[in-house]
Amino acid sequence: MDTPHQESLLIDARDLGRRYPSAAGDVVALTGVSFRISRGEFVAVVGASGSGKSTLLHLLGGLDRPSSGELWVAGTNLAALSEQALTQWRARQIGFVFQFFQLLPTLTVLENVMLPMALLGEWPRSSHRSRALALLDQLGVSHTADRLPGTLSGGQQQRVAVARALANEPPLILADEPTGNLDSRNATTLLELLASLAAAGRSVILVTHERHHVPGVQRVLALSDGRLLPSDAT
Ligand SMILES: Nc1ncnc2c1ncn2[C@@H]1O[C@H](COP(=O)(O)OP(=O)(O)OP(=O)(O)O)[C@@H](O)[C@H]1O
Repeated sequence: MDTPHQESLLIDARDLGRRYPSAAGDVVALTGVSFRISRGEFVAVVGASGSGKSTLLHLLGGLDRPSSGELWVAGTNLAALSEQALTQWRARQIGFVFQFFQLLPTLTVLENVMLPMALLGEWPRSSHRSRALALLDQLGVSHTADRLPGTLSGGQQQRVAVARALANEPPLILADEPTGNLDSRNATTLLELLASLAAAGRSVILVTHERHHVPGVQRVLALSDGRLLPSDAT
């Protein structure tokens, strides 16, 4: 099988399937899902509850493995990686943003943003602090650097979470309902921020329940019962 090699191609998903075995029979969370995503695209994944959105995001981020099909991300066939190699790959290639922020509550904001750099171990240690501060500054929350996440507003915590997602300059940002805990003003600001990351060349994949158009989103992948709907049906 040919290896995807185009410069601009970031994700090549071929006939992906994910089944969860159960005593009552397998749950088919995804089946026959194929698509490609280029660098710099802002893509929304939509669908009803249980349609497979989170399952797909977990596969793309190397948090889970497909039961069938083939998945290439950033030139790597994820099936070829051991668990240990996958962890290192994830730290380098993926930035996650979650609905509930998932900042570590006992670390300061600055320490939360530095943590992925320490886990990856590829940036000079002496640069971690200044790199993290620069990211917090870009996101308008550098004044919170020495505080604990629990003392910040939801909007501030999500900005810190985005700074953390960007810590290792990954080409792919995966955001799972990132506006779910934000008021509409903070939600709009966050979506604009994600769109600007895509405009700057990262690929951003946003799982959302929003049925109406999300500003900045260039393409919609619509799931229904684990299948991708044809794009003209979205
Ligand atoms: N670990 C698991 N074990 C068994 N079944 C699972 C597991 N995770 C997900 N499923 C099932 O797979 C299907 C897809 O779930 P998934 O969480 O991907 O949907 P979703 O579209 O993200 O839903 P929601 O919008 O409610 O978060 C569902 O039927 C779900 O019950």
